[in-house]
Amino acid sequence: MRTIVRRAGGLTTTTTTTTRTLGACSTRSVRNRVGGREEGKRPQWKPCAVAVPGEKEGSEDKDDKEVLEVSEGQETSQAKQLEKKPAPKKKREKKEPWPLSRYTAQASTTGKTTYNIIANRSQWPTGVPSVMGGHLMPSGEVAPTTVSPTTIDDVYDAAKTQYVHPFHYYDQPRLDGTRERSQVEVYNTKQDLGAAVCDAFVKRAKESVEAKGSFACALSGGSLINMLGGLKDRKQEVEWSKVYVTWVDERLCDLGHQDSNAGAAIAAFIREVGLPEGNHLTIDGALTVDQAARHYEGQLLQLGSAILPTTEGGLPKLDLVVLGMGPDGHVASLFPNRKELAESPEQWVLPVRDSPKPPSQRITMTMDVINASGEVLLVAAGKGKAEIVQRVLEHQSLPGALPAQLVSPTQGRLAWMLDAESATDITPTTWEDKKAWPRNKIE
Ligand SMILES: O=C1O[C@H](COP(=O)(O)O)[C@@H](O)[C@H](O)[C@H]1O
Repeated sequence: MRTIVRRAGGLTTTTTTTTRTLGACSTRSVRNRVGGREEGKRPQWKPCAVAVPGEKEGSEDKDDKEVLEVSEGQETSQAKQLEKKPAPKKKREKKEPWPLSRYTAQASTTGKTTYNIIANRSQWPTGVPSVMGGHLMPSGEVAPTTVSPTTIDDVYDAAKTQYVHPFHYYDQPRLDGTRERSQVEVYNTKQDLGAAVCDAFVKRAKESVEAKGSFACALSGGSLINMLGGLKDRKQEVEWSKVYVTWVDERLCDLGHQDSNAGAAIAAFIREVGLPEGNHLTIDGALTVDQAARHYEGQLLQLGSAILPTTEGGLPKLDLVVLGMGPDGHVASLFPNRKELAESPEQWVLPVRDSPKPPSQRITMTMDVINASGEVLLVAAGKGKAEIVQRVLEHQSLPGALPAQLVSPTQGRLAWMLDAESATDITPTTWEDKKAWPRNKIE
């Protein structure tokens, strides 16, 4: 901070120049004190400043403070220079392609690189910034943010230190420890990623069988099923008779239909590993979508508390949930800005009647069920996912706009598992930097 005090006649001018970098832009605060020497007049501050949100007056480091006192007629050229000199433009850090050269050692020894996600990634101290623009409503209308309530008092925390939004502004108890439990893992190739996903499945299955005598997991469909195909080579490592496979989401169709997630998984690995038929919970494609959702939930309940215990809040506690992510940021069949996301229903499984992605009729576990599980893997591979991976990991969206941002297991671990292609656009080196909100720490 630099302060120049000028005294000329009855006029005192104080110029304070503070340059702070906030995100990609610099903010300069300049104040002129007018009429400070005139008798009987109180000095007035005439602000011509850009406010720095959250900055306290005088909070700058004292060592950084430089005061030049300049009397009438003694203005130094240095003072002039200091006043006029524009703040030096900070060079923007150039994005490096993945994998970052500085991490080659880590990547070459283990084939993976691990970054932590910071815990409180989803909070703004003063609510959703107005610069975020419009909000796409479930109706398809775009509502300007100004019509959204700015303060969300019913969920504003007791200490009044942060906003807690129903979508992704979590309160502190919920965030405690998530940093340690939440990581991004990047694998060099899609094959490496697939192998790592299978490893994680096998590891978790063994642990659960040992701890509770069974392993209950929920899988996603789409491109993930091919990656899970590697499980057919892990037949001997898992007691498959103690494994229960359920679906995070499923399309309303018969098992033989090309859209069926369960059907694709049977062909990819379930038949081969010898999973007992009764241990695989499939949708009844002959029912209406509402009936199918209720029927599927009934099947989950029938597993009983030994296999599928429930939380205090009555949610099922799956041992593992493996999620894919669509290019729009959807997970399971929870699509952006849809009412299924907004609800926090008692039901574990919801019908989806008009999915934006075909087929239109589906069932899906709720976000609450996903977040009640013991561990969540969020898997994305390929160039086609690079943009959404970057948006979800490095940009805060409006509530509900990117469902993947809502994945935050209450107790369990969250691992983002990416291949180099899907991680192309992320810049973990900047996560250390507070300016690159919402990430601020790499370990
Ligand atoms: O429709 C669905 O899409 C997502 C993502 O699929 P992907 O093919 O883009 O990986 C999937 O996770 C979900 O289970 C599925 O029903």
